[in-house]
Amino acid sequence: MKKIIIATKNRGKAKEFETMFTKYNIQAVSLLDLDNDIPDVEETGSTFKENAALKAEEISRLLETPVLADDSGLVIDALNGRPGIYSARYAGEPKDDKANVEKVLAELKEVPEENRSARFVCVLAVAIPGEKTLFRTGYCEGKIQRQPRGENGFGYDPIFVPKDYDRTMAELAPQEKNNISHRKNAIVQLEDWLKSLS
Ligand SMILES: O=c1[nH]c(=O)c2ncn([C@@H]3O[C@H](COP(=O)(O)OP(=O)(O)OP(=O)(O)O)[C@@H](O)[C@H]3O)c2[nH]1
Ligand SMILES: [Mg+2]
Repeated sequence: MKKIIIATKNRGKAKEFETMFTKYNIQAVSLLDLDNDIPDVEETGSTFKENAALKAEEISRLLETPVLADDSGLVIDALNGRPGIYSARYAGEPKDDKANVEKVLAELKEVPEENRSARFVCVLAVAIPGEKTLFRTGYCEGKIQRQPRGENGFGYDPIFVPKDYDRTMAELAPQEKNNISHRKNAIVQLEDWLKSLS
């Protein structure tokens, strides 16, 4: 089975890549799976694309092998696009999913049903030594719920209800999320490259 390094230290993301890549006969290996202490890449970019490039290119340079990175987040219209690229640490350091959810719910307290639209965005960057970095973007449209519900997934999943669903992303089974997610919608656009590996 071919392996591909995913430049992430996020357990939730790593699991989703692992599951979704088995279909292509590819083993997704995250930075959490590697023994060596790989430093955190500073996400100093001002877009998902810039941050995805930073993560993929830095780790690819370090390991001298092709690397895929995912920079993703939740874009809420009523908050002018926040938390956006700051989704992971919206409520501050250290990263805390529960505190992030609470902060978003507090900010949306006065916002009525019809103005709670949002989308998850995922930008994938593939860095290959000596080649130009490749980018793909996936979206998942939905709206923000008033109360967290569900135990699956990670991040903002308990308050995000995907379009045409009445359950939150955290109430969907993992395979249901993996059918409609922003990550899935970005991965399918890499299909040709993934198939060329396996
Ligand atoms: O409910 C969610 N379901 C998802 O499917 C999802 N995908 C992204 N996010 C949020 O956006 C941040 C990414 O930030 P991010 O791309 O910098 O990743 P990260 O810092 O968590 O790990 P790394 O990959 O950088 O190591 C995450 O932490 C989450 O808060 C999600 N929330
Ligand atoms: Mg990050």
